[in-house]
Amino acid sequence: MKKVIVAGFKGRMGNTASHMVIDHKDFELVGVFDPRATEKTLGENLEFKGIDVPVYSKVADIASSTADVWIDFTSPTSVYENVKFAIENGISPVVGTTGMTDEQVNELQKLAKAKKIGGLIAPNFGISAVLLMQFAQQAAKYFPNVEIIEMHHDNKLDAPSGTAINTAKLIAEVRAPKQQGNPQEKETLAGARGANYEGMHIHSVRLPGYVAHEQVLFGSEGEALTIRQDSFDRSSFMSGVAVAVAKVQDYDELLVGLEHIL
Ligand SMILES: NC(=O)C1=CN([C@@H]2O[C@H](COP(=O)(O)OP(=O)(O)OC[C@H]3O[C@@H](n4cnc5c(N)ncnc54)[C@H](OP(=O)(O)O)[C@@H]3O)[C@@H](O)[C@H]2O)C=CC1
Ligand SMILES: O=C(O)C1=N[C@H](C(=O)O)C[C@H](O)C1
Repeated sequence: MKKVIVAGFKGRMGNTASHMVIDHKDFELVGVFDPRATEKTLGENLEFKGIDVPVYSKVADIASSTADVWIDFTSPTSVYENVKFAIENGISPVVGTTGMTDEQVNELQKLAKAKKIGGLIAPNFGISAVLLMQFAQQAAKYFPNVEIIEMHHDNKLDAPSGTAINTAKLIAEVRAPKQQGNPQEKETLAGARGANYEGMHIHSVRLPGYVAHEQVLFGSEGEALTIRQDSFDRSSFMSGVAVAVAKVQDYDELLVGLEHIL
């Protein structure tokens, strides 16, 4: 049995992940954490009736022996400290939270290596998104002109999405930096061309009703290719999270990308 703690359990993803852990035959939910929690046990919430695991509202109250795995779906401003805490306390992090800087990820990787703790940061736990990123990387070898459009619900804090940034990074591995569009182009309204990652433009859409969606558009002489993925429901991320929880302790480093453990 993997003993699991869920950070951010009051949020959209943390709630879904808590249910997944409770329902999984090989996992045991041993605690949940969220700074705005006021209850003592999870079972005080009607939807978790009978699940009397402790609720933590301060990270310092979580003992190092509590859990094997720390699932983190929190916020861009808290994820670094949370994951650092988990690694320092011998708990393997499975991190879905986006918005960390490259420097923060590097530091956590160093720490995990020093402590020989296995962990995973996955910008996206959905298989459709993992495949989209791989297909896009493959296509970019032949179509170096590319723009990314990511579309999310309007409560999302970070832009561009972690998936869009990761897509751009994977494409940049196979594509020389390239300025796209007319060299003389001028934005008459600031931001019209979106963010710019090594010449690739990334556009972020935020709309109610959306969950998580991404399109990668390739254009060439007389032809175009569009790759698209849609996550219509947060349950779509859960099989990826479950694989990560099951396997993460087999490693002794902090990996980035679900594809590394599939
Ligand atoms: N990798 C993937 O496949 C996916 C990743 N995500 C990412 O997961 C993250 C969470 O998304 P979502 O669930 O929609 O966001 P929510 O805002 O719904 O949930 C985040 C929760 O974390 C809480 N929180 C804030 N600070 C801390 C902290 N220090 N410790 C523990 N909990 C904390 C928030 O509380 P409060 O509201 O009071 O701040 C909130 O309850 C985002 O970064 C999102 O991009 C989302 C979907 C899939
Ligand atoms: O905030 C979200 O919802 C999502 N965040 C992740 C991201 O930033 O890429 C993954 C997915 O797109 C959903």
